[in-house]
Amino acid sequence: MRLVVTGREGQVVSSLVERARTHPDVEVVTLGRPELDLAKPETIERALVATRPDLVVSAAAYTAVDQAEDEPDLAFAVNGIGAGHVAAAAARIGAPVIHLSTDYVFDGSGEGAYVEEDEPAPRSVYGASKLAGEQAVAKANPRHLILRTAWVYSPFGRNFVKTMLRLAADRDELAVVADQWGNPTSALDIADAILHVAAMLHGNKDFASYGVYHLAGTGETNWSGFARHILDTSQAFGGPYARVRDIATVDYPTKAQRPANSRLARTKFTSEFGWTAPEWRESTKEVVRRLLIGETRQTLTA
Ligand SMILES: NC(=O)C1=CN([C@@H]2O[C@H](COP(=O)(O)OP(=O)(O)OC[C@H]3O[C@@H](n4cnc5c(N)ncnc54)[C@H](O)[C@@H]3O)[C@@H](O)[C@H]2O)C=CC1
Repeated sequence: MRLVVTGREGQVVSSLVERARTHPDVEVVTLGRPELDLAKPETIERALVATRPDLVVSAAAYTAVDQAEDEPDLAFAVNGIGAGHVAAAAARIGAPVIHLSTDYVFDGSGEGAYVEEDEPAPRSVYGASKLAGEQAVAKANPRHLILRTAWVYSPFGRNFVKTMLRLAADRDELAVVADQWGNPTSALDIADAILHVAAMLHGNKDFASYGVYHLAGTGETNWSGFARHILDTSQAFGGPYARVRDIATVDYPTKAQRPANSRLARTKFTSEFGWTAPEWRESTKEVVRRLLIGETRQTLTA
């Protein structure tokens, strides 16, 4: 099965490339700029047709949440219109599309974990642009799986785990917000889930489970709890450590508003596909270990 992924060096893209190495029947082709530029619709179909995918994974996105407040046109062009063109091109080729979306489509005012049927109400340009993408994908290709994920980290790219380890190398104490709740999710687990579903989808004309799903790490925490676990784990491995001081969102102003509660209920994905992500602490431990043993050490200082 040839799986074509949009993006070249993102967290999910890199994780898919790595995890697919243990699936001899899967070939992953990455497709990014300049051949495929989501901000340039004319590049999208041509690039996708040339790679002849069995399945398209739409993982590339404009992910700079705060910067998006200053660049709404670009964020919507990439995450909304661009994502729609990817799904449309897949439809023309006859391929299903697995599209990544975000917990930030919700406003965070809910009490429990969000289910797929809950009404989205994004509070940021990034969240709104990703919601536009979900709508465009669903309209362009009936054979779509929209996977909303959250709080993504990995040994690759930029993410919270790397930031905490980098800051802890220079400081004794880090102030981290304790009133935003969610599900830390390893991109390596996202890759495993995608490969699991891809195997169910491939060549199965009777596949009837298209739609929107929440896919996130098992368990929940807030950013400060996440930071503590990262740094305790790092200390146990002999890596950098800092104390974590709880602060409130109001004490850490950012351009984009973030949902206070963006916990995602994962039961639909589990019951439909028989796959559950590992507990977030376990997956975090593995990523911290990998970052500390140095295989990607140079990126910690980047
Ligand atoms: N990082 C996170 O915490 C979360 C991410 N997501 C979603 O998951 C997906 C994957 O996220 P990550 O791997 O963390 O993102 P990332 O920021 O690590 O990688 C994004 C990729 O998109 C590519 N890209 C950006 N603009 C492009 C353009 N105009 N044309 C072609 N490629 C372009 C980048 O080069 C990069 O390869 C995205 O759809 C994101 O919105 C959802 C929830 C949380």
